Amino acid sequence: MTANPTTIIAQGTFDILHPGHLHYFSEAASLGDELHVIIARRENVTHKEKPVLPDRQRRDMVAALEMVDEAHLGHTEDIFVPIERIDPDCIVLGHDQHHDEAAIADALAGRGIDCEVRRASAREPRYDGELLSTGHIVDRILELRG
Ligand SMILES: Cc1cc2nc3c(=O)[nH]c(=O)nc-3n(C[C@H](O)[C@H](O)[C@H](O)COP(=O)(O)O)c2cc1C
Ligand SMILES: Nc1ncnc2c1ncn2[C@@H]1O[C@H](COP(=O)(O)OP(=O)(O)OP(=O)(O)O)[C@@H](O)[C@H]1O
Repeated sequence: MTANPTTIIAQGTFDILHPGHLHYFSEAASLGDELHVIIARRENVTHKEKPVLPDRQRRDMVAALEMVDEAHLGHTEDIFVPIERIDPDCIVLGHDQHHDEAAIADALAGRGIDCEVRRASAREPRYDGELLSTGHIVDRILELRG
């Protein structure tokens, strides 16, 4: 066991899991010893279509992945509450997440949380038809079954 394990945080909606999510988790996990994932609350997903699956189901699927040590439902009002509790060494933002790294770093510093903020890489499709976005999977379902 590591004496001072480093804790990494990844976060997002994770509505219908796909290999892009697995890439993000693997990369985040490789940056430390323990990977904690925060699952966005449905009510806070306002920048795109609401998730199809309930909060707990999205949390339980992420928690079952081998590279994930713990999956937490996000806070409903203050995104920094789970961060304060987990006390991470590094927060890894997804390659396309709208959050501003510097603004998050400032907010963390303002709350006295000593934590690095990094940006993950993107995973591109490896074969024709591979779907690496929940939105694209939903579109495909509607096209085939709608
Ligand atoms: C550091 C950090 C912590 C977050 N914590 C929460 C949280 O506690 N509750 C929540 O509903 N959303 C939280 N979010 C927001 C979502 O996880 C996510 O970033 C946002 O909904 C965008 O989701 P998407 O990347 O899946 O599109 C957090 C975001 C960041 C960057
Ligand atoms: N192809 C991908 N490569 C790397 N990371 C990804 C990829 N797709 C999603 N992620 C990351 O996974 C996290 C959660 O993403 P999210 O749940 O919004 O999935 P999504 O498939 O991008 O959804 P949507 O298509 O609805 O926008 C984010 O940090 C996002 O950057």
